[in-house]
Amino acid sequence: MPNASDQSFPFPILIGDIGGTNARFALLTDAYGEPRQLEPIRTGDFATIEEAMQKSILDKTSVQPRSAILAVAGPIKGDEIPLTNAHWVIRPKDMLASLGLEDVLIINDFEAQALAIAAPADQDVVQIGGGAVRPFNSRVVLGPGTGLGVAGLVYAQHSWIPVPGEGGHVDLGPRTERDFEIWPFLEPIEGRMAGEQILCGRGIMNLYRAVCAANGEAAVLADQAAVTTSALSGADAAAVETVSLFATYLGRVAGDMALIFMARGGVFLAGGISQKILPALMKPEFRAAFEDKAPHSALMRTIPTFAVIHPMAALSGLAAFARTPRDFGVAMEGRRWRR
Ligand SMILES: Nc1ncnc2c1ncn2[C@@H]1O[C@H](COP(=O)(O)OP(=O)(O)OP(=O)(O)O)[C@@H](O)[C@H]1O
Repeated sequence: MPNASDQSFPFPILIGDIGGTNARFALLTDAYGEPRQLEPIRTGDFATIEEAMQKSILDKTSVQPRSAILAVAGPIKGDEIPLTNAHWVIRPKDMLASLGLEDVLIINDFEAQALAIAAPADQDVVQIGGGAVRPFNSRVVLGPGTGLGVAGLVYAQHSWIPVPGEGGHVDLGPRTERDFEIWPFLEPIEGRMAGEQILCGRGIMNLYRAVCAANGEAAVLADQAAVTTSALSGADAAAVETVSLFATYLGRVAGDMALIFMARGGVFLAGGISQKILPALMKPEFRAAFEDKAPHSALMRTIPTFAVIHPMAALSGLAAFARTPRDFGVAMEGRRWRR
């Protein structure tokens, strides 16, 4: 059993959320202060993460971090961690050697999102529909963004334990008559429809093209931002239906995840897209699909659903963990490097 000093990180701590497109950092100087947010950087602008951290953080502050806790989108195995959607390879041993750090922990990006939903501030979430949080019950976070991330958060032995997985890749099948009209036109992955084929940025386009094809119309909108913008303004009927179906399918998968984790502590929608289509998620479709889980609809009505509107939710989760690691059951074996 590790002792308390093994679990904590020496301050100042640099926390970072390294996405496929953007990397966001903040500095935490002690356990009580607010994290000082740094200017976000684009991963494409720097050849390596060490160069990005040196030039855009360390050269611009007099605070020398002693630890770094970074959340990355990609599998964490061994001493070389490639990012899923970017060219950087994270080499924690190089970071220790070249950036003057003593302690580096790398976790999964959706683990960080799960840490953020342990105790979100009221102003950081918006409730969609009814239900109420049951304290210390399991929670789930789903994030439609570049992909569809999913993680659970389970309370046990006085700590919140994030449970990252590949929940975005569950099967998604047709249920309504309209679904059966649209499904033949959806692009599958190796012959099957996974959640992530629809419930992410490129998935919006997949769904939009299928809706247009089912209607026998040309797909005229160029990208997912055009589809969601035209849907929210009501300017394009196929876009309106696309976003309505997106909300329905997200509700179905969110409901499935709630059932798997018995998430009476709440289901949270993170990811860039949830914030961008919030008015559509507040309409009846998302919540109706979430609750439509016979024989458990009565149970589902009691489970609250929220959109996370904190612009840097993963960083807030990392900050909570960095302050008091012992409140969280984050496995560090094979993911922590120390000098
Ligand atoms: N207005 C919009 N409507 C719908 N989708 C959008 C919109 N703007 C961006 N997207 C899509 O959202 C996805 C990016 O989501 P998100 O901002 O959550 O990024 P991410 O997965 O966290 O990765 P990163 O942090 O690297 O950006 C992309 O597929 C992008 O095309």
